[in-house]
Amino acid sequence: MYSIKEAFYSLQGEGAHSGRPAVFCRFSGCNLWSGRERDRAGAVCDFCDTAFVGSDGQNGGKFRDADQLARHLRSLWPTLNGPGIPYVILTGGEPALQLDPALVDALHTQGFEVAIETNGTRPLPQGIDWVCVSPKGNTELVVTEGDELKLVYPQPQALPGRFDKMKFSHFYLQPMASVAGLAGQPGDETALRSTIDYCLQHPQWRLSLQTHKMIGIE
Ligand SMILES: C[S@@+](CC[C@H](N)C(=O)[O-])C[C@H]1O[C@@H](n2cnc3c(N)ncnc32)[C@H](O)[C@@H]1O
Ligand SMILES: Nc1nc2[nH]cc(C(=O)O)c2c(=O)[nH]1
Ligand code: SF4
Ligand SMILES: [Mg+2]
Repeated sequence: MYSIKEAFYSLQGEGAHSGRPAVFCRFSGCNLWSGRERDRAGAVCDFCDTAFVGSDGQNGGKFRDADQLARHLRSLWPTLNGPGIPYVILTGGEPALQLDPALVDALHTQGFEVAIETNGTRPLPQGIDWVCVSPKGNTELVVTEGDELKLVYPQPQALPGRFDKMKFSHFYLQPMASVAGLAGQPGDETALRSTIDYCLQHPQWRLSLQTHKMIGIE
């Protein structure tokens, strides 16, 4: 059984594939925050910009097996037989808590290229086509290689220098967007400025902007 908060068709807003049409599958639950505002201040990951509790969002629900979920996600892609390869982004919450080999297989059977957005603290099944790891605070990464490392910046407990020798093809810093209800975060303008400065001084890193928020799409 898979518990899905919501699923929707949009453009990847972040990182190396930004601008690419994709079906988003947002898994319920995370190992670094309960998702309840009253727990935010004490959470390992306290700056999350996403609602992931329950399965009540658009196209969300509980799916009894991999085939049922994969068909559901495929139905959100706009064309039946191309052109263009269907692209699905598994996110959450933390997708690695529920993702298993059967779901990767079922998504491939539906013709999807499969991407994941993960905090990197849980092992991943084989065969995912695009792995984006976004490290959090003082957590220990178990996923130390992949396609894209996308670090939210600044995080005093997760400085870029801890990750810049790892085996990723792309290194991005994404300015921390402020969320309501937490003191001590940089404002949006401050985070953006310091991210720009870090990239300019350490050109291995590129700037990732959350473009979906700028253009008002999901
Ligand atoms: C909501 S997370 C879900 C996937 C996974 N749990 C993770 O953290 O990578 C999706 C992406 O949003 C980023 N993100 C979350 N909160 C953010 C914020 N306040 N500002 C900028 N990026 C944020 C995460 O770092 C991650 O790259
Ligand atoms: N458009 C859009 N792009 C995204 N890239 C990563 C997202 C996420 O929440 O994981 C996200 C999202 O929520 N929306
Ligand atoms: S690890 Fe990801 S889903 Fe979990 S609280 Fe942090 S940003 Fe949100
Ligand atoms: Mg998001």
